Amino acid sequence: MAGSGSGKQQEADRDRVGRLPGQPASPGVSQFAGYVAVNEQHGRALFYWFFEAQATPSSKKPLLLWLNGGPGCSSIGYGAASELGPLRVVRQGAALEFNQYGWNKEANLLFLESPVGVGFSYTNTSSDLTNLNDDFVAEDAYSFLVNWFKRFPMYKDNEFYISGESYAGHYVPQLADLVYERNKDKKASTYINLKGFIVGNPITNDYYDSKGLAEYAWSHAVVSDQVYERIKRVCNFKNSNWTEDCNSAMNIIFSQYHEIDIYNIYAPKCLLDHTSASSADHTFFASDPEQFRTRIRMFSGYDPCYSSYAEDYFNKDDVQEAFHAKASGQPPGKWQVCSDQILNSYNFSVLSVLPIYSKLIKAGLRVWLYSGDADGRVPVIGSRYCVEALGLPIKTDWQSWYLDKQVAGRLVEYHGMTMVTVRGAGHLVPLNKPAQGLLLINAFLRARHGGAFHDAGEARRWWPRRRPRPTARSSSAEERLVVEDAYRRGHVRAAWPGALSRQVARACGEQHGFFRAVGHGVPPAPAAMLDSATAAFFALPPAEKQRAGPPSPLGYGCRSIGFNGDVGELEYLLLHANPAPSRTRPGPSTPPTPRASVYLRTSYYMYTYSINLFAVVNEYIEAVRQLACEILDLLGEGLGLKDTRYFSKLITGTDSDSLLRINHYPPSCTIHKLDHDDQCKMKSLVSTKASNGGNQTAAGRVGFGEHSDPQILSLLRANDVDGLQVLLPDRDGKEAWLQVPADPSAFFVNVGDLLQALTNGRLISVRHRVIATACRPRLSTIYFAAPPLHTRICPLAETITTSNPRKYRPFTWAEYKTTMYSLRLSHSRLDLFKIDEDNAREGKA
Ligand SMILES: C=C1C[C@]23C[C@@]1(O)CC[C@H]2[C@@]12CC[C@H](O)[C@@](C)(C(=O)O1)[C@H]2[C@@H]3C(=O)O
Ligand SMILES: O=C(O)CCC(=O)C(=O)O
Ligand SMILES: [Fe+2]
Repeated sequence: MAGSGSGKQQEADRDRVGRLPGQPASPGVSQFAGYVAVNEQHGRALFYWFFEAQATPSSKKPLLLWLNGGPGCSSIGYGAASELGPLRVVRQGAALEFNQYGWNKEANLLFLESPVGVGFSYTNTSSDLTNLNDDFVAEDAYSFLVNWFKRFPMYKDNEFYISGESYAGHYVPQLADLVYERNKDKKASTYINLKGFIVGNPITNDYYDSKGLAEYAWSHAVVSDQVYERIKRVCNFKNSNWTEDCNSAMNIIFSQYHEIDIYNIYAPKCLLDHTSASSADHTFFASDPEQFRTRIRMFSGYDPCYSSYAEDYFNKDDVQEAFHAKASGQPPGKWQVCSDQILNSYNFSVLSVLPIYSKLIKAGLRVWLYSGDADGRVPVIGSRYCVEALGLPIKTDWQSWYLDKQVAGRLVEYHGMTMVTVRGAGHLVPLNKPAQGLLLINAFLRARHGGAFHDAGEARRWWPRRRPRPTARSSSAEERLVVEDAYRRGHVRAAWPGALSRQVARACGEQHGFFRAVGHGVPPAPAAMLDSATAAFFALPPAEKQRAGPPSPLGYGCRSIGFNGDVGELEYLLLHANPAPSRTRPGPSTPPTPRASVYLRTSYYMYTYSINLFAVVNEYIEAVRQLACEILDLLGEGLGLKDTRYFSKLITGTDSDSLLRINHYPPSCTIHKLDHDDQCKMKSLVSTKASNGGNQTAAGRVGFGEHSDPQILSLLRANDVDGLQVLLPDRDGKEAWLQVPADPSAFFVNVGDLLQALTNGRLISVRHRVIATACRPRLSTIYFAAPPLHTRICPLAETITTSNPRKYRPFTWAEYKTTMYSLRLSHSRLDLFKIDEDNAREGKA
């Protein structure tokens, strides 16, 4: 694309690189290389190597900048020629080979040798080399980008991402921040279309990274318990200057890494003669403690073994010629893959880039961190501490991702960023696990499409396809809600006004009282915060949880639900969910007592364990209640009620009897079963065989026995662990249990007994159950929307017709509740309120 002819492109064309010495004749690679001035006065210029995306049209693909760390290491020597570029140096530097996992498959790929003094990048002002620090690097990289886009204006509108590894864990967010700040000055000429950044095994925060390094060495059997104990005793990593005691204790770790490759602890140690490599001897035993300290802190990442071929290759005359590396007019010195001079003179002044993460996450940039889990230098443990320190609510729990049906690593999605591990990869993920690396970068780049979490066409699985994020609450329910009729399991989007209400009514009626709502508009943060708090609650020691029980019926419950004969084992919290009394309403506002009583019984130890459950419950309840009201109004409309808000008004009073239930189903596979038995002192009948999903009873199983919900409407949200089943007629009209696939981003909405009665059976209170057979816990939160206790429940006139005569006698919710508590969970209790057909006809008359 860059060579397609317009006048503007001539400049770019001057940088076009034909076939490099030793490059295979095919496949063709569209590449450019050259210098971009960053400071005319000082004579500073940075060198780049650019590959157009292989996929056509490249113009549509994002532009990805890659930076290596060190400081002092070359993105051309490492990133391009050893890791993720399409051409890698092989055969002692004699040739290039095509890398089928090159990241330019999906992105236009820009490698930058930064800062000056690295690789071919140079300065004519020698003092620059001693003034290098993170700010300097970011400023020069920014100037580079502005000028590079002038040379390649055809990429200005492409989505732009910044990536890198190791010490680039500092460079990448800092450059992103600078771009973000400079973009505020909306000058079209310098605006950079930055969308996000991704970093691999990144140096992020000195404290967490050092703590992680020590813990990793101990937990991976690199050092003894005694050494680790000593490190814990003498090292305070919060202090950026390590004491001599700490230095010598840490020294023991580093000395072990003379034998074990710190960058990939399970890989064979590289035995190549390092003499040709500049940073060959990263000895940790320097006599000057300050220098020693500097070395350890700064030596951030590269073993010359990986890249000595690159030194052989890029020092060849014909290569430098073809590469436009001689264009500066001055003969470049020896090209080094890493410059010790830069490493030693670099001014390390920033201890943590986490504040930049917080800022840019808030600004809406896409932020990902990945980590090869076999790296001992910037280990996954430290990165986990860093990410946790950001305090972001979890969106999707720790789970596996896959390549060719094998676990390729783990991932956890937070609201604001994603962390991915790469199983068995070391510090240089794209080198160690090329296929996984490519899949990972594709997932990152495609995350914008919502359906990003699947592989790009190569029939490999990334992770479960997810639904688009809920859109803002301000849009109408018609636009937001997608109602899925569980029976057909197809998506139906409401296409015209009124369609949604009909659809909701159909789903709750003919299609059996149940649907899945996506794009529901409940903001993710309160839900995520509630989930974290409840997970923390269930993780408390049993005795502590018991203090909120036994359930009466509110509070904490553990072991079998219901009476003998009812089935299902779980632990749960049942809380009142009255709408908060309006602050503006005159008169005294009495706090809802049932909720307060649970609060009093739980507050002390929740406080002790810093579990602020009740602070997050209210916000969540408000949001779900609003959704419940919207759905009830749609139902009112769909059923053609005169007062379309009749149902929602029943649940909005401060005396509404609504509940919030949080169920925790322990893992039910053998390995975890005993824990749970112990926790609840259950006389367990748990079978460890998987459910056949058929008509078997769930007796003694971890789960929740068959029942219908007694209230008006239930809104259920659960984690990604399956288990919920609904009883629906199959194609032959026989009833069968249908497994409802887990979807943490959706609400499962079902009609309760009261709504069935109010609509004279037009809407159906679906029978459902949970059979949990997974090795991971299922966590579900259900909002049961109910009216005040005294509410009279009577089929509404609009729902009674000659063909559907009155079916239920009037009753109050209090009356219904009393009956229900005297009955088993599985009882079809609404039948007790049925009237016989003769009376029904009279009732209609
Ligand atoms: C065995 C019982 C538990 C239950 C009250 C009941 O007597 C029968 C209905 C059960 C149920 C099912 C849906 C909700 O989870 C619940 C809170 C409700 O309103 O009815 C529970 C009741 C409970 O756990 O208290
Ligand atoms: O926990 C679940 O997924 C469903 C539980 C349920 O049906 C209930 O609590 O009423
Ligand atoms: Fe239920």
